[in-house]
Amino acid sequence: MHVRGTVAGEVDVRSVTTSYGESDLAEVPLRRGDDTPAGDASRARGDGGTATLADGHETTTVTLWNKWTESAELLEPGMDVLVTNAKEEEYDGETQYATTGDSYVVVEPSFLVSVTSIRNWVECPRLYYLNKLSGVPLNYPVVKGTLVHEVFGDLLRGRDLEESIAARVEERGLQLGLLGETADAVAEDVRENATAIEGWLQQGRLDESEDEWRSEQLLISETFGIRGRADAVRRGAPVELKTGKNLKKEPRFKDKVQAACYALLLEEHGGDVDIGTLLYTKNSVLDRNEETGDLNPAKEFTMGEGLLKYVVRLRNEIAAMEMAGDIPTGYEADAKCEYCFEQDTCMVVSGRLEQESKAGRIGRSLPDEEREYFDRFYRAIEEERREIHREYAKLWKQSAEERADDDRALIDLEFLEQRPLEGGRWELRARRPGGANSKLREGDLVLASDGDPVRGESELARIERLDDEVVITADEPVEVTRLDVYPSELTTDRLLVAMHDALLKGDERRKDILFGRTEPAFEDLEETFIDNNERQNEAVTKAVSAEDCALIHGPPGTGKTYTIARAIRAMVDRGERVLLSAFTNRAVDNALAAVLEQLEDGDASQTQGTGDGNAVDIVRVGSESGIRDDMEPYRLERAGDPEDRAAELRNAQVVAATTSTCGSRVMKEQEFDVALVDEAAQLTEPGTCAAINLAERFVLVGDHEQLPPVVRAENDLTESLFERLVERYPGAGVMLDRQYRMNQRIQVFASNEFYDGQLRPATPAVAARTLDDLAGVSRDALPEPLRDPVSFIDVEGDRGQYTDSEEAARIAALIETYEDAGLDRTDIGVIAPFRAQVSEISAHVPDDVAVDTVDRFQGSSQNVIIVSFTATGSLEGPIFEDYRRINVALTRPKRALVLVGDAAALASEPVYERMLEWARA
Ligand SMILES: Nc1ncnc2c1ncn2[C@@H]1O[C@H](COP(=O)(O)OP(=O)(O)OP(=O)(O)O)[C@@H](O)[C@H]1O
Repeated sequence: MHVRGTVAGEVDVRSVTTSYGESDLAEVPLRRGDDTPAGDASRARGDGGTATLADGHETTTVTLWNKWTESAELLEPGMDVLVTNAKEEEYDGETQYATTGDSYVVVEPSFLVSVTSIRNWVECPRLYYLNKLSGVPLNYPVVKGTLVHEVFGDLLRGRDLEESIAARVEERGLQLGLLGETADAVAEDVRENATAIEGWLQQGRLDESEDEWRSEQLLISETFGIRGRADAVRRGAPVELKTGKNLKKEPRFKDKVQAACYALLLEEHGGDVDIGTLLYTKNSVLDRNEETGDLNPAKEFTMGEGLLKYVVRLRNEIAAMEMAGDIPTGYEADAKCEYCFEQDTCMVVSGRLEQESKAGRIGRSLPDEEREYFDRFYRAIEEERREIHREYAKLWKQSAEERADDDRALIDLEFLEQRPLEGGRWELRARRPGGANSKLREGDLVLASDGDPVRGESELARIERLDDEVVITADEPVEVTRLDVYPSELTTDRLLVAMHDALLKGDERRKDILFGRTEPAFEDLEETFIDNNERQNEAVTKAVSAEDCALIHGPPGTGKTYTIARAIRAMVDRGERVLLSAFTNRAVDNALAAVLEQLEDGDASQTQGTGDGNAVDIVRVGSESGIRDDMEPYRLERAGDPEDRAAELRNAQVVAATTSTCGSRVMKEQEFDVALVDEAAQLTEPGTCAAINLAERFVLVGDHEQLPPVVRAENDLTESLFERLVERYPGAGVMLDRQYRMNQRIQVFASNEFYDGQLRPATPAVAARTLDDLAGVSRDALPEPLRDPVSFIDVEGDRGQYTDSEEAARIAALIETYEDAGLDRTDIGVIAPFRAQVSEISAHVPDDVAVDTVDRFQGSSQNVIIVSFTATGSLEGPIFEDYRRINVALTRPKRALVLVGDAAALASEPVYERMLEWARA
């Protein structure tokens, strides 16, 4: 049976004499939990016939024998632990448990450790840590390694070798160009390595097992808390590819460890793995006359139980260290620092951060406040990572229906067909049952499965089309009936690297600004950029003349995008190289569109995506699916001739990319005079750093009275750098105060509540906007209360917690009323606080009415906005969680705002009471 629970006290480790001789044991007091993973129950029954852990939360003792005492020593009260195949024992009338010869002990099983982490850790725990901090740089060996792996996958899928090499090298044109490599030389290099792969595949064919392998597979283990992607699986056993050489008979130890991780993952998928294979591709390049040793590239080894258990203990060390928030010192391993390539980096990091390190320290340490900041944000980012791991755990903790209700999965798809694509990939199609909502979007990476993403057939796939039919592409075919959100750690990984770069590689002056030690400086500049709006003009002047940074605070509709575009035009005119960034692709494209418009109006007269001449070269860096169609001509193509691709990026005077892309290997190589970041109030500090690290000066544009950064954990990441700097350096900031969106009556409440009454309509025409301005619409045709730009409709409601069918029905009727008065349905937007209510309303109204949560409406506007408060009876807890969300909801409309809710409930909280007064005035 499996025993799982939380360590409830001190762990006692000691030696005892048994009939087998001297043995070590550890007694772990455990408060048993009842969250046994669904899959465990059946396996546990198979082992012992007893049901697991359904019996409450009593404390018991679990005895861990022999080598497992090493893991026991890592345990601290409060940590979770899982013991598989434990035996039950009666002791002093109490039921206790102990490990058996078949047991594994897993520390914090819900912390998912990647196979790469375990491999790095076995080399040196410090190496694991340094890799997290600095990421993988753009260098030739890494890119070549990736290419060889890609070609390997292609060969397994039956693609022709030369065709694969040519296609894969072409795809990486940009990276290779930035590294100064030529396509021919790289192709030759890859070809040499691929010979080993071909030879190995031939062997497979000789013993007629060609059908029994598959290419790269994403594997997740809920029992062992490990995840990773095996390069290949042959006859159920893992095959790992290494681009180095190995002249010994046996695979390298760290490579065996990696293969053993995949063996554990495959066993959880029902396999029984007894061998592992390592392919050292460089062996086949070597000349037999010059090298001595075993030149055979393929090395097999027997997968002993001892190794598998050792691997789990290594994994436990990582999980325990991360849980305790410790930093490895290097003393945990026996690696020799003298032989380590990373010794210098290791010493510098230890020196700067005053960390204990086996390699020693060099250099001066960072000031206390910077180290304190580093520690604080390191912890915050790691907390965020744990939240992502919790998302993974939901793959098995929640049922398919629960995940669908949570919008995290599309289930019950009807599989239609699978079609092989050129290059060996597959296109899979399935029919989607009507009306199902989810967070999934075209272009997203998803887990596509036959219904069980963890234990069934599942593949990492990309959504190509998502309407009545779902079309996805994947490396291997799967009879897809379910798609799950894939919880990626990429963004979190990049936050850590961005923070590391800002603090350890950052310029001193920049750090003085970030740490509040120096007032930002400005050049003297007398020039009018915008003549009809004083504050916008001041904002552009600040942005252009800033020597360090400028901060533009733009309430709703005040022309932030217009101001950014004007500032970029001025910078381009001065010959500067500009980075334009924002958190979302949508915001980047919006701003870029405005920049293009400005450049066309201005002296620069012409813009273009590629080429030369006097025109301003502009590139948009991002994936095809992320970028708006009309920005496609500016998208930087990654594939192609290396030199051309690299030149296109290097020559671009304006480069636009999301902050996440700014943390990519390609973008990290770029340098700019100035970085402009839009929607900066929605970015975490390290997220902002990813963009501003690349430039000498920066301009942040945003509104901290609207939505805060999107993070899962509640910690230092929830405040944006924008907000912190606006408060620290009021002199570097400008608040835009004229709005171009709302009728005057609509704007009053938000202005008073959130902007000290400073927001004003930019022109009399804006102030006087009403529905009468729209063709074919007459307010006279509306019932009296709706003629006013702001109205309130009192609905007592059905007292549901997250949904209200009465409000939904009333909203459906309202939409009909507006239609009767001549309004188009697409001019109406409906905002609700909870996704459940969004679904409820969607079920009541026609499909072409936009219904969504506030988060999805930020940044957009609509002629009519209807807000469903979904609050009835007593108001328990804030409806929109945060007043900033109310601000966003109430400032979306241009001409009419209708609030729907229970007046009695709303009046019980002061802010909503004031809102009612205004709406009913
Ligand atoms: N100085 C100006 N003169 C004339 N029109 C302007 C000026 N500034 C902004 N506008 C117009 O006002 C509208 C809103 O501007 P913009 O889209 O830049 O606002 P925003 O602040 O980015 O909006 P949001 O709050 O939604 O992000 C646009 O149609 C823009 O052309």
